[in-house]
Amino acid sequence: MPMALSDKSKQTGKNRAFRQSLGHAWDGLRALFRYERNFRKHLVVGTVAVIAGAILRLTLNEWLWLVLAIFLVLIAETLNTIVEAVVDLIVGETYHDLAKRAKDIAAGGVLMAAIFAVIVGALVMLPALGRWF
Ligand SMILES: Nc1ncnc2c1ncn2[C@@H]1O[C@H](COP(=O)(O)OP(=O)(O)OP(=O)(O)O)[C@@H](O)[C@H]1O
Repeated sequence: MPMALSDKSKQTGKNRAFRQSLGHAWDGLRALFRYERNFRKHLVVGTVAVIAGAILRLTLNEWLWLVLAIFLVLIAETLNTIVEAVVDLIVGETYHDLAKRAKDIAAGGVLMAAIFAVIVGALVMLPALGRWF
């Protein structure tokens, strides 16, 4: 799976400036958005939750839980993508039991974060809906 957005930079050494580090981090976010369908899906669900939260006028405490849940899922998906890329880099198309274990565990991490997000979503949105009606 291609991860680099362009070949304009073939840097392999350390970043010399904070601005340079930030640029590469931004490239990483763009790559996530461009190549990872699941990341885009989580982003859409997170955006819908934020819009619903604004409509339902969540309290500060409710916002904190909701934002934590959204970022946890996005970060878990990011780690899953890293594991997939590194495993593919090492084994390529070859089947390997350890490759399967690493990828399945990474996917399990995303599932745990998603379950947490569903629980938080229910605990936050249901009382907020109750206040709305
Ligand atoms: N090299 C490999 N050796 C053994 N099993 C593998 C290998 N590559 C992938 N698999 C198995 O296939 C599953 C899917 O692979 P992979 O994660 O690369 O696909 P994907 O469609 O990009 O997944 P996701 O939907 O999580 O982004 C893995 O969870 C793992 O069980």
